[in-house]
Amino acid sequence: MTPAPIAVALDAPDLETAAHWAALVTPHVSTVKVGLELYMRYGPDVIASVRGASGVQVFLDLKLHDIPNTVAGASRAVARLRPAILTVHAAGGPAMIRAAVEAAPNTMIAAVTILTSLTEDDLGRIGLMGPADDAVRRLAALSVESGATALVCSPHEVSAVRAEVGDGITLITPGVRPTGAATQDQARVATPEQALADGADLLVIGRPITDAADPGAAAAAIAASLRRAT
Ligand SMILES: O=C(O)c1cc(=O)[nH]c(=O)n1[C@@H]1O[C@H](COP(=O)(O)O)[C@@H](O)[C@H]1O
Repeated sequence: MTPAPIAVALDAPDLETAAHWAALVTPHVSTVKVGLELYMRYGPDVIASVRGASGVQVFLDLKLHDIPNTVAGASRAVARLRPAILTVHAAGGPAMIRAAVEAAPNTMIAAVTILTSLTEDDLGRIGLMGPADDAVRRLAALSVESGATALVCSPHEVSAVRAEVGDGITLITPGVRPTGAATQDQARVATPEQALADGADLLVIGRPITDAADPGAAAAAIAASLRRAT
């Protein structure tokens, strides 16, 4: 069976747990995601540990945000780990996004538009012109013009972003919760089925899978529900 278009966020406190989760979910999902928690603790070694024998696609979510020269250097440094996807913040601006794209030509650079944990009220407080839908579309267009081939947005904006950037761009949506699951610190959420129906290519799902008693079974259940829905 083809693995589901899900990136499981391996936000674990230690490498053993992350590698164990990765081994449990990789038969069911296309991708595993290494984020700041693991990378800050273990650095580059973490990639080989979670990739394991399966060779699953690794999404390195470092959300780089700095001046272009620094982001180019950081992107070049991690490109040798061969992540399939690397995140940068779209708010870093066109030159910064372009610098990441040029420094890591074999990695898909995904620009994070507006974090899924932010509410409309938060946008006003940080000085970002909303509503979220408009801000996300603005940042999406800017990112694609700057060479990004993937975008991260919430499921709420994914259909508007698809209309803005067309079919050639990979749309990645965190903020995904199966019906009835706790929202936790996410603000702009939808179910996996809805996010996919609205045009997402890859769903980022963490705690609904990794907090389950059996993460492998939880991943398999979401993958099966996506297959039924499509
Ligand atoms: O870039 C991301 O992956 C990301 C962007 C965003 O706007 N919101 C967001 O939640 N994420 C990541 O997606 C994952 C979501 O995890 P859960 O909330 O546990 O499903 C976390 O690893 C976040 O770092």
